Amino acid sequence: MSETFQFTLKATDGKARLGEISMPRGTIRTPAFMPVGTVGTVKAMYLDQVREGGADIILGNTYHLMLRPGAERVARLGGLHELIRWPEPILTDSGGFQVMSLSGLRKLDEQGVTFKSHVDGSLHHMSPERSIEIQGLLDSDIQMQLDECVALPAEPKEIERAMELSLRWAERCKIAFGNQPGKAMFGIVQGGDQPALRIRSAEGLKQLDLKGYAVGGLAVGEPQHVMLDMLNITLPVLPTEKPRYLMGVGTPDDIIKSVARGIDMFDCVMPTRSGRHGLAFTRKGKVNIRNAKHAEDVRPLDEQSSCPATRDYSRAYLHHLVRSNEALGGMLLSWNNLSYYQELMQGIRKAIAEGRFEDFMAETQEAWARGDD
Ligand SMILES: CNc1nc2c(CC[C@H]3O[C@H](OC)[C@H](OC)[C@@H](OC)[C@@H]3OC)c3nc(N)[nH]c(=O)c3cc2[nH]1
Repeated sequence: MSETFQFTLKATDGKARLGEISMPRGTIRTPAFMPVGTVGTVKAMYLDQVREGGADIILGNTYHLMLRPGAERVARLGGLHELIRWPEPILTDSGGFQVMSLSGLRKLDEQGVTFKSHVDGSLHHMSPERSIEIQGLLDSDIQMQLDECVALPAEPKEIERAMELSLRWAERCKIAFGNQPGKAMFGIVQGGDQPALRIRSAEGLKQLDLKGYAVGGLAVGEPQHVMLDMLNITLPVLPTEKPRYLMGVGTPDDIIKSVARGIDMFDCVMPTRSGRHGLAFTRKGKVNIRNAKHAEDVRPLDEQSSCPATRDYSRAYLHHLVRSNEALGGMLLSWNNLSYYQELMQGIRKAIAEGRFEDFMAETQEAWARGDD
């Protein structure tokens, strides 16, 4: 742990990086997968399981929490860590993305966004300053700038407008965040699928000398090769001594290919949301436990796993639970999936440390391709 936010690059293997972020509330081993804790809970999981499964940090969602229970109320209750009993680091998104995707967006202008709550229809205005204030009230350790993320495909002019606005908002967020040594405010690179705009966004954010940089505006409907191309363009512009966070990504295949290009941090609802819908991630690829072929299969998902959900329950039982829409089905598969994602991150970190990341990547992708027997 460290009294200030410290990123240490421990090893590299090609463009893949092994690192550590030390903060007052704990140390984050990178490359890191950050489980999504939307409204103060990693859905269907106890946070002890999330920690034991290998997570060093979880996410909180500014948009949801500001609407319910309310940022000032969370502050009165001692902050998010106290409320949810997670003393380690928490990263919160700024809310911009959720406003665009979840709420009745009423207005977006230089000042910020005005929207109607999807909870009770009440009207809210969120400026860059208010987003940072809310994240402060939540006592968030890593705070994201307010930005405008454009879904792809989009007109280059529209992508440019949103990217320039986000750059101006980044500066306002940096001023609003001020000097908080034990915390960090990350900028978010925008620019869609336009190389020149990506470079301009990354260069502009680099001038602000922030503690970390997210790559946003991806995993919003574009094919994987477009996402990877944008990483190839963006990452060389960003400072190597600062962490890079690819927002909303992704599948195990997305993650391993993005680590190969220099990403340090990931978040995605994939392991938890798909777990609740009966999809299991394993060393041998995906298993759709709803499929009738599992109805009398007494094998567990993976007898070699250290995760009880993966090792101790038959596919037949998991199949029954999911088909019966029993809560335990989603709980066990979420547990399995988060454990597999953390096992993958642990394998990635070990491979980079030993200088054999390329081999690890090939072996892992081959095992996924061979599939589950
Ligand atoms: C899926 N592709 C995806 N997700 C992007 C998120 C949201 C991440 C957000 O995605 C869920 O919110 C909806 C999660 O809650 C369910 C949030 O966790 C708390 C998570 O916050 C980091 C982006 N957020 C911002 N601020 N800017 C982005 O450009 C951006 C791009 C994304 N692509």
